[in-house]
Amino acid sequence: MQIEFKNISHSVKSRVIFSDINAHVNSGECLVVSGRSGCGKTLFFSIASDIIRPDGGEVLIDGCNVHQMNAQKYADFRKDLGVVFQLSGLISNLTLEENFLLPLNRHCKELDKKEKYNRINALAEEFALRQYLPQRTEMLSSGQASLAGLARALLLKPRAVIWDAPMTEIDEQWSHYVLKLLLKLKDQGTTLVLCSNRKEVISNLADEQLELNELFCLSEC
Ligand SMILES: Nc1ncnc2c1ncn2[C@@H]1O[C@H](COP(=O)(O)OP(=O)(O)OP(=O)(O)O)[C@@H](O)[C@H]1O
Repeated sequence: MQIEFKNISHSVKSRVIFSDINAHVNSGECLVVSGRSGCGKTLFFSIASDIIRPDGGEVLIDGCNVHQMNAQKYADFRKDLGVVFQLSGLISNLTLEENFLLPLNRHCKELDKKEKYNRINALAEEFALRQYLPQRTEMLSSGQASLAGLARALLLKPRAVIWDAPMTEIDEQWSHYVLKLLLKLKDQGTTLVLCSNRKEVISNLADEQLELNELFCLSEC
């Protein structure tokens, strides 16, 4: 999936956070969005994953403006996009299994029950979460919740993964594993957009980098 951010501008409560931002990332490449705390990385993540719409500019997916897609194309885009939130975004009063079933039931109606559970069990196994499947996700540690957030995004075999603050809550061993996994996903043609200042993320994964610091300073100073 090719993702292009064209002349993105956005303000929060009359304060300009972004003005005329341009960036793009191709299939199998990684865009790392970095910058000081409060400069707008999460806001950029929200725009990239179409959780909020920018005041100005366009997000183009394979050349097509997200906001001009017809219903079917938009549904395909949502299915192709794995979104991983900084604080996991799991629904705490559902079990982990129920959390994993939600995107599968919504986007993969063609899969039968057995195939859905095969995917769930394989990813739960991969991230050492299998024993937690029947438990409510409030039982997970923050590191486990982060891994579960990643697993949930990967369930749909997305063509692109957008992750806000990857590895923040994950221990060193798992970070190493996840880094290798992200490299493998890139090799398989998955597009990555990672909002992160972490050196190991930038040095190992970034093909394109967007530094938001200066823009923040321009609007603030
Ligand atoms: N809903 C909101 N209401 C008011 N201000 C907001 C809102 N969302 C974001 N902001 C402001 O927009 C700016 C960018 O916030 P954002 O969370 O994107 O920063 P960040 O770079 O992700 O920070 P961090 O690295 O600390 O997570 C901040 O100054 C924040 O106060």
